[in-house]
Formats: sequence, structure tokens, C-alpha cells
Amino acid sequence: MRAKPIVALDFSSKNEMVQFLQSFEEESLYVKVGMELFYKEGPSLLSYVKDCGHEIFLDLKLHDIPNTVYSAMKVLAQFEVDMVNVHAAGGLEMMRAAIKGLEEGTLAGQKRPKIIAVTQLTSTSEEQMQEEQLIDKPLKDSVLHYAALAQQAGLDGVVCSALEAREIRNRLNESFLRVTPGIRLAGDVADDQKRIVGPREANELGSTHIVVGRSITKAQNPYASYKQVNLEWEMN
Ligand SMILES: O=c1ccn([C@@H]2O[C@H](COP(=O)(O)O)[C@@H](O)[C@H]2O)c(=O)[nH]1
Repeated sequence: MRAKPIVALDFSSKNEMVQFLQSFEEESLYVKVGMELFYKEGPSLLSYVKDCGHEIFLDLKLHDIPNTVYSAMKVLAQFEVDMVNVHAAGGLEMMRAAIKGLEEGTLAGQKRPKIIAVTQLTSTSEEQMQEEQLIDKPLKDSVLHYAALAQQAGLDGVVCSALEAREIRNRLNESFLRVTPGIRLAGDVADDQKRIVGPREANELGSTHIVVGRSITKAQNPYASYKQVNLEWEMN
């Protein structure tokens, strides 16, 4: 069965989030808690969201020296979320340290959260990557390189745009997760995203998960937009 769309809870406070979730009381969601909300509210917010019956992707994108990431992951493991992430640019040793921390920190009897690596942010264009990161290659090559590195480190998948998902699926194994933000419903503005795709196209291109924020959270009727995303994502 196709994974539920992951709803990015990019709100500035728990109150705002609770208000948003009120429209979804009948639904069990897969949500993403990012830096803004986690830094503001701390781990107790995660317990609240779990008690509402939602799955959680904790999107903190760790990127530091291996020892620091190892220790931080040991702590994050105790929050019993479903998925966490790092930046692949941190390197093989850092990604291996992240898994070690996660495994050691996971409480007895609990499942270790999935761990995925950000390749190139969906807010990065090829031109920006080449000029600012001095990578003299097509963006797709960089994404594929980071995906291969993440797989070598033993991670469960990557964050990429849907535009790169098919090639990752073809080159790496089918079960390696392709979690794709940068999703927009027709007519919605791109905002800061550079590599955007619609839910249906993401499905066709081989995303295993889509992450949707503003197309739902800023919609006039967030529940109706969520349903529309679902409909398009599940078509095929
Ligand atoms: O490459 C990446 C990695 C993470 N994100 C996160 O996904 C959501 C997308 O929000 P939208 O409002 O749908 O643009 C947001 O929380 C980002 O931090 C990403 O966009 N790209």
C-alpha cells in the first residue's frame, strides 16, 4: 500500500498546530515536525502528536562531526518517532555514526526509527548548486552520488525531489526510500522551492513518500487540500 502523504507541520507554536490538527480529528496522519516547532516546543510536542495517533517524521537534518551526530541520535532515538534524518554531505563516517547512535538509543522492544539522508535540498537549483557549492556536475549526479553514499552507510533512504526518484530507484534497490518534498498542487506558488512536482507526477516518477507543507497548511480549506493530495498521490 502507498505511504500516506507526510504533512509538514511548519507552525510557529503548539497552539497553531493543534488548531490545524482539529480539522483532521478523524484521520490518522503521517506528519513531519521540523526545526521551527521542535525548537519552540521541545520533545513534549512529539508525545502530544503521538497521542493523537499520528506517525512522525522528525526532520532535524543533523549535520555535524560523527561523534556529535552519534550522541544526538542516541537522544532522538528515545523520542520513539518513526523517521529521522541527516545531511548526506556530512559524509559516510557521519552517517554510520548516526545509525550507531540510533540503534544504541532505541529502547528495548521498540523499533529503530527509519533514517534517511538529505541529498540536495529541493530549494536548490542546478545553477545554485554549481555556483555556490562548486560542484561542476549536473544536479542529478550529485543527488545520485549522495544516495549511493547513504545506501553504502546503511541508511534506509534519502530525501530528494521527485525529479530524481526514478533514477535512484533504478540504480539502487526498490526498497530504498525516496522521500520527496517540493510538492505543489496545480496553481499553488513555488515559494522558495526550485524542484517542484505534483502529487500524481511524484507517484509516476517513483517517490515512495511525498512531503507536503504549504499546499495543505496555507490552503483555504486544508482538509480539502489534503484529500486532493491523497487522491492525486494514490491515482495510477
Ligand atoms: O530538500 C528538502 C528537505 C526538506 N524539506 C522540508 O519539507 C517541507 C516542504 O514544505 P512546503 O511548504 O511543501 O514547501 C518543509 O518543511 C521543508 O523544511 C524540503 O522542502 N526540501
